[in-house]
Amino acid sequence: MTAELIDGNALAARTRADVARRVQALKARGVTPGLAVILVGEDPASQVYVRHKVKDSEEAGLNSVLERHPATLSEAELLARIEALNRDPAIHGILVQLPLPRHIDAARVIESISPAKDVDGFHVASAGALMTGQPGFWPCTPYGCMKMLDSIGYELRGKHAVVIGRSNIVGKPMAMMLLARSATVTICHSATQDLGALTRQADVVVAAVGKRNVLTADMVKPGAVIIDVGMNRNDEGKLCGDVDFETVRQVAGWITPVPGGVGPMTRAMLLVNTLEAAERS
Ligand SMILES: NC(=O)C1=CN([C@@H]2O[C@H](COP(=O)(O)OP(=O)(O)OC[C@H]3O[C@@H](n4cnc5c(N)ncnc54)[C@H](OP(=O)(O)O)[C@@H]3O)[C@@H](O)[C@H]2O)C=CC1
Ligand SMILES: Nc1nc(=O)c2c([nH]1)NC[C@@H]1CN(c3ccc(C(=O)N[C@@H](CCC(=O)O)C(=O)O)cc3)C=[N+]21
Ligand SMILES: [Mg+2]
Repeated sequence: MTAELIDGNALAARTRADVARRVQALKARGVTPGLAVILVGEDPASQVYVRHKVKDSEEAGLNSVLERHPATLSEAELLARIEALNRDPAIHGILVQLPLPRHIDAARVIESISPAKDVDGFHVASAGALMTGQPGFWPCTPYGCMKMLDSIGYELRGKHAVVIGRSNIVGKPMAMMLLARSATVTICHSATQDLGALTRQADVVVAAVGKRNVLTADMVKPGAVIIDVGMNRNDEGKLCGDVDFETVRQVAGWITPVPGGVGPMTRAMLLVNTLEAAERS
């Protein structure tokens, strides 16, 4: 048996095309969705990511503004920039690329973004809305994972979903989204004992750790759905996920690749959130 691939590139392309159509409809009403992307410092990976985000949004017809600041930017200066963007009616979404330089308190910066413009879904108000089932922006990575599950028509109700990782931007919101669909959810982390005993019971595994080969074939129930959020480099410098893809695909029912899986969907959901921020404005 070989797992079916859940093609993130193809689903992201369809999602972007749908966003582009809705952007045209909004423009006809005189509103162009505007996204501000703030990059502080020169981290090479972050530079690649933000360039991707700006290119994606321009291709979908959004207006994106990239603000680059030196790593020496003070926290007060950054907060002042966000305050100005919060008031700018042409800007509907604000994304501050993480990680930030160590002298800046990332939590404070995120909480300074207006929840109405929090298209990353990282604000405590967004997290609270997700947890309580109220309207608000969902973090793009777990939101994209949900869209991947929907794309295969997967019924989560009553299924056991195991999320590996408990970060505020991936693991915890992922668990909340699965729970909202009436999956039974287990959240694992670095102190979890016998991870394999838990994942072997799982109908769905979401791996969001940041370490290669966290999930191997012996840890997977035959036919399970495997969503790989991890972004790592192997010894040859090639991008790879948290899942031992070649062996796990022999056991799983569905699996997302890296690259070409969750990453492109994360970027597509940022466009969806920004469009919806503009539609609500
Ligand atoms: N595809 C995409 O669009 C995105 C990909 N990523 C990638 O996803 C991965 C996770 O990101 P993020 O959530 O920010 O990472 P964090 O480093 O914030 O969190 C990692 C989590 O993994 C847990 N963990 C660490 N080691 C183990 C282990 N051996 N077994 C079980 N759990 C473990 C940690 O546990 P503890 O809490 O106990 O420390 C923590 O909860 C990274 O590779 C990142 O690059 C992230 C965002 C977007
Ligand atoms: N405020 C903020 N919001 C984020 O959403 C955010 C962030 N900061 N900091 C960094 C992480 C990481 N992240 C990725 C998104 C897409 C890909 C992606 O598109 N990956 C491609 C490959 C890209 C490549 O070739 O390098 C893929 O998996 O196919 C990767 C990583 C968003 N993040
Ligand atoms: Mg982190």
